Amino acid sequence: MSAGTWSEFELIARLTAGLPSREEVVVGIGDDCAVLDTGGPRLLLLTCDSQVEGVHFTLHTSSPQEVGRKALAINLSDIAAMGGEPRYALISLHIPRRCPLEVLEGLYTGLRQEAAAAQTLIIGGNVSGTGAAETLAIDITLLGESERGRVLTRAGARVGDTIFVTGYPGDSAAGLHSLLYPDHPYPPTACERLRAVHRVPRPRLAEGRLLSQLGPQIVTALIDVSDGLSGDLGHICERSGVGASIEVARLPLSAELQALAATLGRDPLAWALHGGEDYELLFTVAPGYEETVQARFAAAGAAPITPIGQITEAASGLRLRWPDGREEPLSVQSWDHFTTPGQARST
Ligand SMILES: Nc1ncnc2c1ncn2[C@@H]1O[C@H](COP(=O)(O)OP(=O)(O)OP(=O)(O)O)[C@@H](O)[C@H]1O
Ligand SMILES: Cc1ncc(C[n+]2csc(CCOP(=O)(O)O)c2C)c(N)n1
Ligand SMILES: [Mg+2]
Repeated sequence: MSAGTWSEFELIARLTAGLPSREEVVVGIGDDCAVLDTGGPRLLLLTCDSQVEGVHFTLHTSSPQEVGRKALAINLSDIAAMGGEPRYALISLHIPRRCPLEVLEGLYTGLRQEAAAAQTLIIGGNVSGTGAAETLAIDITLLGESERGRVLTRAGARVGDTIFVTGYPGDSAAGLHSLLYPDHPYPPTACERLRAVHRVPRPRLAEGRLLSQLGPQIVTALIDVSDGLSGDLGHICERSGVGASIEVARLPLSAELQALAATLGRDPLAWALHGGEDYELLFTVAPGYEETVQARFAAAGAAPITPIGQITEAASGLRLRWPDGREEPLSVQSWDHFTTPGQARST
């Protein structure tokens, strides 16, 4: 049997079953960051995530600088998804022998820009060759911190909470589609913005901090949308022991996403629900606090947020609610490194 026999999450569960822990590990495997209480005034947040050529990017569709920025941005997003502040990064590069120096310099220009914007210091890393493989990979470990009692996890959603999302899910996946299939006559300005969102996502750090300041009594669960809204909502439900119902009519679809979908005769909903790489924040708010949260975001000039559904009993699972009141199960079709079509899967 090989790795692709299982889904990504089955594989992680299998590999990590029964690993020991200790009392200083406040949150271990299963959230966007691990959380450590080392006795200092603040809690430590730790995460790592990679970008692999041919899997996450190609050098035909992104510049090296954009790849560098995205590699750090997606890690910053995991710190945002706990409500934390990023501090220090380690950069591990896997470099094919024939990789031009300009590519690596461009990569580091992007990393420097993104680190400066997030007041994060690059304090180390690693370099390795790739043997016979010709694919460039960047793996980043990021350390952040947060106040005690202010860390937001995936695990606190309760029945009756309202589900919110920042920004416009689906934009990145639509941008990627236009990059991978460039020959279609796309609407140029729409296409340009969607591609930019895909190439360099903006981590929602300020929004994560706002949610953390509101606290876990009000913001009961938080995750960033990396694999796709359906799958990442599924992670909140699994960790919180609840179900969820999404109202189709409330999903915020950007004008650009709708324009691009229209030219292709495709359903923009599929991108918004399953597309992935949005790096938007998906969070749940305790009943009665919806307006408080919306007012705080508006006052801070933060990203737009939209209520898109409700947390329900676990037995209901994930559901979609249509404008005519009809409900149907929401199937998770998010990205999986082994089961998504085009990715290696052995039988
Ligand atoms: N090889 C591994 N060994 C131990 N734990 C792992 C391993 N791979 C992933 N995990 C843990 O499993 C959980 C899910 O990992 P995953 O990479 O899907 O994180 P995510 O935040 O959901 O997605 P993304 O990486 O796209 O942000 C995380 O808590 C992560 O630390
Ligand atoms: C060339 C190319 N093909 C496909 C995709 C789409 N894609 C790759 S990884 C991922 C989920 C997040 O990754 P992870 O779970 O590793 O954080 C998605 C949606 C892409 N970006 N580039
Ligand atoms: Mg994440």
